[in-house]
Amino acid sequence: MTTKQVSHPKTKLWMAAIKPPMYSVAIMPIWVGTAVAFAETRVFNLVVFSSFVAAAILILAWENISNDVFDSETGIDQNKHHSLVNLTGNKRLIFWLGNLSLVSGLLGIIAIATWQKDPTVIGIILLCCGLGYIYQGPPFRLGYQGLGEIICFFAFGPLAVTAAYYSQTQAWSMTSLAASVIVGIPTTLILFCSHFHQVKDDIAAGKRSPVVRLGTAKAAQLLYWFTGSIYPFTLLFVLFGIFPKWTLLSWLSLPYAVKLCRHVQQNHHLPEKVSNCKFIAVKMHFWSCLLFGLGFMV
Ligand SMILES: C/C(=C\COP(=O)(O)OP(=O)(O)O)CCC[C@H](C)CCC[C@H](C)CCCC(C)C
Ligand SMILES: O=C(O)C1=CC(=O)c2ccccc2C1=O
Repeated sequence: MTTKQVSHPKTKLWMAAIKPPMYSVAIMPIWVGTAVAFAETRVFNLVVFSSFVAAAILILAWENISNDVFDSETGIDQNKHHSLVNLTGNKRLIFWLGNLSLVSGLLGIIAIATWQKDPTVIGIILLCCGLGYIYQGPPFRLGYQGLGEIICFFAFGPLAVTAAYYSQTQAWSMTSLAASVIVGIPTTLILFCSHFHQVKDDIAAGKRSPVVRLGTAKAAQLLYWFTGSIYPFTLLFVLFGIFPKWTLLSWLSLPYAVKLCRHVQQNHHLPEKVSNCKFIAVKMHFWSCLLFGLGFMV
């Protein structure tokens, strides 16, 4: 009984530190870029797709692991019990674990470029990693200036989707670029949502996230507009004949979008209650991107 009571919170903390659901965020741009490539060229290379997905997960793991390392240096994670550094008490180990993850991920990307005899994909992904570093690493820490959401949009949207498209086709596509907007927006909303419950700690550490800058009430309103934008954008691209009509399947994720906006509207000022909103955003992102990609495949 006692063992259970003691071990349960520890397991929970580790799960919160590892954040398994978050990794769908790495998979979806690869899925959508590959789906657009299939729709346009009927090419689908399963080995390239699987290698890219594995590499993207490892690169995102590096981003998250090193986030805990860099944040331990600014003091912003003092109250974050599920920080990997706080959990292990070994910053060096976590730092090298992150680097190992990055190198393994990049090896996957190098393998794809070698099969293609073309370094373009490496270039695009190195750019993503560079953006990931300047978001949180010294001396840049652009996330602390409130620029994380812009970085996030370009890394997970245009860059990652284009890289996935290119990995299948060795070509560029305007449709893939348009599709990347539909992936980039919900990914960015996850990051935006992750800041609602952290306002106090962020202000104390000098981090001016968009939610700190706007205040939680205005940020909750902005969330409505951005969440709501994905669906009419998709419709517009379908009407212009850029996306196939089946991409409207992504509208089935609307209940999550409504749940997210309502939850944040009601609880934006209550850190304990609003803290789970990023996971509602992850669900909305997962279903909207999965169905959106499927719309290109059918
Ligand atoms: C680590 C990230 C967010 C956590 O930020 P924060 O410090 O506010 O959170 P905590 O409160 O939990 O400490 C994600 C940040 C994403 C970043 C803006 C861009 C990352 C770029 C990636 C390396 C791109 C990978 C793309 C992949 C599909 C190949
Ligand atoms: O821990 C987080 O808050 C996030 C982790 C993460 O990997 C990610 C990726 C893309 C957008 C947002 C986020 C997070 O918010």
